[in-house]
Amino acid sequence: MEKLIIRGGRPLHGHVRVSSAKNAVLPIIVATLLPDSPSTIIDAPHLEDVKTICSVIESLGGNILLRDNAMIFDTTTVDKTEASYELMSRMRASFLIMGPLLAKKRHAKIALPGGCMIGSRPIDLHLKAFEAMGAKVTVGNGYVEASVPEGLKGATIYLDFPSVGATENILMAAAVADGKTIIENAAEEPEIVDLVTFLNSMGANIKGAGTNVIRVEGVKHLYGASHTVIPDRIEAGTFIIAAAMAGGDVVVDNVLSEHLKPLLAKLGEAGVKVIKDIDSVRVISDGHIHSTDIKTLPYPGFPTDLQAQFMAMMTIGDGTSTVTETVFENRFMHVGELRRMGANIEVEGRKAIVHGVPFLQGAFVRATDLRAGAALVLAGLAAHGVTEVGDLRHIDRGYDHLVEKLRGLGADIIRVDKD
Ligand SMILES: CC(=O)N[C@H]1[C@@H](OP(=O)(O)OP(=O)(O)OC[C@H]2O[C@@H](n3ccc(=O)[nH]c3=O)[C@H](O)[C@@H]2O)O[C@H](CO)[C@@H](O)[C@@H]1O
Ligand SMILES: C=C(OP(=O)(O)O)C(=O)O
Repeated sequence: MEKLIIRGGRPLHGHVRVSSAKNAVLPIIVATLLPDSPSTIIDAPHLEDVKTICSVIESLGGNILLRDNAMIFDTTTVDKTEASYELMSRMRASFLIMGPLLAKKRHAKIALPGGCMIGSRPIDLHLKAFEAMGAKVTVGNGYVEASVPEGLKGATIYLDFPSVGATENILMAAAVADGKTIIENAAEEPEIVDLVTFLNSMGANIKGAGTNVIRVEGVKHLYGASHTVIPDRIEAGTFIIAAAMAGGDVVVDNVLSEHLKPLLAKLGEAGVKVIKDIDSVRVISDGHIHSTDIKTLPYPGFPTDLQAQFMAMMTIGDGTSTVTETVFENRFMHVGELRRMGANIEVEGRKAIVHGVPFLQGAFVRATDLRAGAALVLAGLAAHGVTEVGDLRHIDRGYDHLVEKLRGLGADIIRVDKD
């Protein structure tokens, strides 16, 4: 078991480059199941989640070739339509293969992804949509099995909640379904837009991505294309908050600041100086933070994937702030760990009330999920003394070379074998 050892209290300086977005590259890799010829993804991030989704593609019979900074996906050899619990339990995004498999193979049998720390995360919206498109869906013995012998038909689908995953699954199914699909109350996240850019570059006919109504005119075939994935707005936000909390002068490169409007607005309220450039954001901070409230919402609201990191920053605010989580029902696992570092946080249902303390103290803490782990690293960078963060598998899912990038900014952080 490995851990991070962080000696806090060092301001951060210099440049850090953000990698391609985890939450965009995962559906895009899944979408390579759709075309009739190989596709190439340039500069995919080095993440455990990327390895997992590649294992899923290979388990279905696909081939992946690595050449310099390109990954070439040849899925013309895919001959299986079943995905095991072993693969599904590692990462929920694997469930996105259902749409492409139904569209291309007219059958899919996939282990239920299972609950996870941040909420129950059902898949009812995905399944209702496939049923509306003509699939027969059964759930039993821990598996979802769906088949559509006549092929998927376009449909009008209203999502009860603008689910990112359901929107992506439906888009991939609808791209090659027979007829027109309209997704109402669709998710508007930048990762949806990037997926649609890739699908359209392969020959799909999709309009409205980035709004809450997306129209898909099904086509018979898609052809492989090459794609460079958008920068990771959550990784960018994590570095921006790191600089704000630890203090210093940091330029975060490869950032699309229009994807980070809510965070940048809130940093302004928190008294942090943020200077936007074409594809970078500079953060100048003396480490003093004004307490300010946030409420997570689907895009373009404040992202739930930055809630834990923002809460870590509020623990050293100069007053009281409230952090309201509306997207997931159990995304406060980091509270207990932050308290171990001296944070003063009360939880009332979906609201955390954070009373700022003058400083955090280093402690041994565990990453309970991906962003909770990131929040603890940030807390450690700003804390007095030594912080040790365990359960790194969560952090490895979604941060590409985190330790090296933070060391490049002058942080005192190392990764060691626990023994
Ligand atoms: C790989 C990936 O892109 N993950 C992101 C994606 O997750 P994911 O796609 O799983 O998130 P969703 O947008 O689907 O989930 C949002 C809410 O909708 C609920 N829901 C979802 C589907 C469904 O069928 N029924 C249902 O009730 C969920 O339980 C949750 O409470 O969007 C989340 C919300 O921005 C982010 O936190 C995740 O980082
Ligand atoms: C919750 C996240 O990812 P996933 O949906 O893959 O669990 C995340 O990226 O913060």
